[in-house]
Amino acid sequence: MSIVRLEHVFKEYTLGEQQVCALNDISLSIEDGSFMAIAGPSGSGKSTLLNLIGCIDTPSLGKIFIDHQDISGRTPDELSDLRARAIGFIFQTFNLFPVLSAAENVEYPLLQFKELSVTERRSRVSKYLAIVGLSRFARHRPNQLSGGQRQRVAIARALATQPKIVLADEPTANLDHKTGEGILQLMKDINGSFRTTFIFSTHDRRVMEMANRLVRIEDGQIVRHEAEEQETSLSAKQRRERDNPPDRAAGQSETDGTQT
Ligand SMILES: Nc1ncnc2c1ncn2[C@@H]1O[C@H](COP(=O)(O)OP(=O)(O)OP(=O)(O)O)[C@@H](O)[C@H]1O
Repeated sequence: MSIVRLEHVFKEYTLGEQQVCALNDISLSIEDGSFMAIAGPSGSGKSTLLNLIGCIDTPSLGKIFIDHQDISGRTPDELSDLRARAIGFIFQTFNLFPVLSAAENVEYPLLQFKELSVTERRSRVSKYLAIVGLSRFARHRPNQLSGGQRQRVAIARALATQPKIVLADEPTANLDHKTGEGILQLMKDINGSFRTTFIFSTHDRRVMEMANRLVRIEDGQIVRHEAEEQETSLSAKQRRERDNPPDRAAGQSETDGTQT
């Protein structure tokens, strides 16, 4: 069942006298529980697409359904409420409050949920800090944590509201190779355990290879979809071998079977 659906979505920005077409007729269905990567060159429209799915911005034309709700015509307050309850965000620069501890950062988005008691809030914070392996660091401020630990706090914060969808804009871009891999594996494990849908924008080949679906955009248009649900059981290497059997692959570069 699709958790996100876009129908003929266009997004234009006005820049002085100029109109910039950032998304040009995007139609896309994202299944519940996906671990999906959006790839494409700089300026292709990845962030714009994430912003529309995240209800941070609205399309110039077309329809967007989030968790089966048509979001066109919603007021900014209604969009903000939907965003707070259905969607978690992870950013490449972590975006933590520097003056708050790890626990307070995770608790922050829960403050707007008036139905949660203080005890419930605190227990959620402990639960998600434990899931990301940071219980011992609850009182640390971001500047007392490594980059990978900061991103773990950001993941706990994104999950604390128990959203159906987590949007991650280049989540490994500011992390070294090994730390980035740990963060990816953590998100993949959470995706497997809780069936939270993850949607990434990325330039990182490892993110693309770990995804069970890859959508590539160029100049605001989808140029290639790769991997549907039946592909999830295949590793990237198996997919490459299947798509490039030894005799056909001979003489091709190692990257030919994948997309960047
Ligand atoms: N607020 C804005 N006003 C005007 N033009 C914009 C605005 N935001 C984005 N654009 C333009 O829309 C297009 C798509 O931008 P977007 O940020 O979505 O690309 P991207 O694929 O995320 O790029 P990157 O990988 O560099 O982050 C670009 O041509 C960009 O210049």
